[in-house]
Amino acid sequence: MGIYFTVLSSGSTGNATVIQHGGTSLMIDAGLSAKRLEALFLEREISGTELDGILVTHEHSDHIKGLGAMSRKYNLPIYANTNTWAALEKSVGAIPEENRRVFETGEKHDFGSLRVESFGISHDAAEPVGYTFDDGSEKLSVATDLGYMSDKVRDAISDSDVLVLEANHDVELLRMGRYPWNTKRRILSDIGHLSNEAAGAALSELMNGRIKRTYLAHLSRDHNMMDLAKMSVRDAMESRGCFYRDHEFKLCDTYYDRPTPWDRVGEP
Ligand SMILES: O=c1ccn([C@@H]2O[C@H](COP(=O)(O)O)[C@@H](O)[C@H]2O)c(=O)[nH]1
Repeated sequence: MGIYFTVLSSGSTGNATVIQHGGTSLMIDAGLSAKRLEALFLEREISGTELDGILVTHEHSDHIKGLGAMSRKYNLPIYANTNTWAALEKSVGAIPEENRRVFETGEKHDFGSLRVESFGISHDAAEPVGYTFDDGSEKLSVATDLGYMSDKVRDAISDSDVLVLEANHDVELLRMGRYPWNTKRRILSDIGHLSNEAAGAALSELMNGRIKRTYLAHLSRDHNMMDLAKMSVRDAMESRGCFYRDHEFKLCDTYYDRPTPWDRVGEP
């Protein structure tokens, strides 16, 4: 059957990813306007009517901007944990009871034969999570907006075939950049965003022969560039003794303004 996914948009201007498995179709986050999400759907031949629900990672606006509108328009259940629900309530508008799905972080949910699990991440939100998608032979993990790679996150995602992993910034570019010091301090903190270097360090510990591709996600437009991110991540891996050949492992692009091609998790 296979797990297929496309990262529709990634970055602080809006995040959304669609995952399909057999007859199941799920979106993680809806951080752009409904109009923009529908335009991105068109580019990947996705219909809002075929979605089974929206999984929320956390309540920041770049993850929930179009959440209420998409849920109402397509009658979609919203899945979020208790504290995230409480935190997003005011921003999301009226959602009927049957579309309010509350889970506890770490609970498993089966959508057909696709198992979805959430895991806690460290970010300055109410109860932020990442997600894993596993059908017993293929596994995809999505981990963005994390201040650091905790042991729990590492354990949750280490047996994945494909990762969508944050590589937000180059630390020096951020330090020298235009953001106010408080914002820089937040981004660099344990409840901020993962740097290129930190993503590479994490990958060097995660590499176990199974992970075939990692999509570098949530790149800062002010303090990063895809080529720089790829180079820094690879350097960070190699400086920790983690070398790979291009046919064994690939770093892949995500974009803030266009979707990634559909990818099958089980593809070599
Ligand atoms: O003026 C700003 C710009 C950004 N932020 C927040 O910082 C992080 C990183 O943003 P990037 O766009 O990836 O550089 C993100 O959480 C933004 O929301 C900010 O607070 N103020």
